[in-house]
Amino acid sequence: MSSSNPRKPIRRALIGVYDKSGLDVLALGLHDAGVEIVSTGGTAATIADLGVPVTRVEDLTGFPEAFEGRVKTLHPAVHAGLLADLRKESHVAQLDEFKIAAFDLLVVNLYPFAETLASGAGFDETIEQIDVGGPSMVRGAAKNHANVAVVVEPGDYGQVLEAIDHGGFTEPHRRVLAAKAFAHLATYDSQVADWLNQSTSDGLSPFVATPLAKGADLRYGENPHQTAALYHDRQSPDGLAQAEQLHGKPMSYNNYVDADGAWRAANDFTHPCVAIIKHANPCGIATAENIAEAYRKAHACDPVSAFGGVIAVNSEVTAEMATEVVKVFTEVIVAPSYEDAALETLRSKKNLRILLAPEWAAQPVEYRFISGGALGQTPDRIDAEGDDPANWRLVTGSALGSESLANLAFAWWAVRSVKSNAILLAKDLATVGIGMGQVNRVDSARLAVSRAGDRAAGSVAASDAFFPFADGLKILTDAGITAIAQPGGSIRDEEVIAAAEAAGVTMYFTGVRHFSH
Ligand SMILES: NC(=O)c1ncn([C@@H]2O[C@H](COP(=O)(O)O)[C@@H](O)[C@H]2O)c1NC=O
Repeated sequence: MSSSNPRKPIRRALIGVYDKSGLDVLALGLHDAGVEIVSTGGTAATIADLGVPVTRVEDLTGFPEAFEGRVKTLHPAVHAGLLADLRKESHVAQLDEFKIAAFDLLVVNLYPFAETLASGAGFDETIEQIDVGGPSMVRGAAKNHANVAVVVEPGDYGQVLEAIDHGGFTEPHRRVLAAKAFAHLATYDSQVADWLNQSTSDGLSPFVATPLAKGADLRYGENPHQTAALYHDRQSPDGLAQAEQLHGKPMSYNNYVDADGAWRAANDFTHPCVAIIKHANPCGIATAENIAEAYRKAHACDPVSAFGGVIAVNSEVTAEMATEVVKVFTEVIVAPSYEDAALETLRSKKNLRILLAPEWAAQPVEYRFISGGALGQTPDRIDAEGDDPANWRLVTGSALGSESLANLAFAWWAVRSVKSNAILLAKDLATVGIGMGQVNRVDSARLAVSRAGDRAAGSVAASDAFFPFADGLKILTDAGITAIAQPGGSIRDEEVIAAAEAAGVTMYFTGVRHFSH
């Protein structure tokens, strides 16, 4: 480190930690380095048990821990020692006047509020886990990082001992620790605020403080000239951002976007399902009792587009499926588990990224940033009344038998994952033609039919939203679909129903729409 960044020796430390892991190594290291230690009740007891001399905070403040621990360190003898700016003569003089010694290091970790909440604890117990004294000290030390180094995680104790070996922390290093400390407090406070909000709102909070922590730098963004990073939602341990990569090249920005869409699409189904995604749209979705068969069917939907695709599987990847997967160039595969033999086979592909995703969990609220703000909405799940074929309204044609109805239901559930305007053709619980992302429904219908080719005849269809005119439907009936599910609700529904009737096609209204933009 250059001499422009002098190190400030650590002579006096204040430690108050709920999580005592690593405390022994830290305390012994500090003691060996001749650092004087002051500590709160439980922490002081742990340190004393190590045979390390420690001053109790009560001895410093002359005030006992009170109100069941609500007041321990909230005292000028503590906070003046953390906040005095030793670069100012007046502060040094005041410390002298009040007979208070300054701290060079603060080590604090907070009461486990989030863990207590996750454990299902009641309101009163959870309230008690809102740390007050700890954050106050962290805030003070972080503000005063010109003089004090602050550490908020046991994972950073190594940095402390290393810094001591080198004569203390530099100012830039203390600044980094201070920034981390403030981010830590922001996360903690947002968890508390979100919890209190939940009891007063419908999930759409009056404010959002989702704490994002950088998980990884990505090679680049959507394009090579864009910089990018992956951020973890510190409040949500689930989801694709937290998936463990078992093999392959580092994930790219586009890989994450596609893998997230694929993972969500596959998890819309309870039966074994495979979804193959390219550029955020499915090019094949299929279900089957055997996951290898589901993969074969999903891939057969559009083999041209599936080249270089992202595969998501909602159940264990078997060796049989892996043997099929490695025949095709695939960017990413994501699944909740893999047979050992499947992993071995998949690993034979040097570049294939293999992700082990935590159990699927929809976010309670989805946010999308727009310029100047963000949009929040509850997620579009397949759980509305209108997603159950038992609640569909038959508007023309004969009611379908159970097998055909199951196919139509599959088409309806699968179309949710397709960007609007979405038209999806299915056969045998697999997509055979998908038209997506067009600015009118007619073009989406044309695309679905042309991708299905001969398979359009005898297939069933789903449309994510109503047909505003009969023209889009006519393209499907001309291609030979036998049944269609669509929300209904257009002012020209009668024309659309008449077109289906004239073509002898069964049409159900679901009463629910699944736009995806
Ligand atoms: N009330 C206070 O003044 C106070 N001061 C520090 N704490 C917390 O008490 C814990 C350490 O307590 P102990 O050393 O007794 O295990 C730390 O998590 C620290 O953040 C406090 N607890 C809650 O606010």
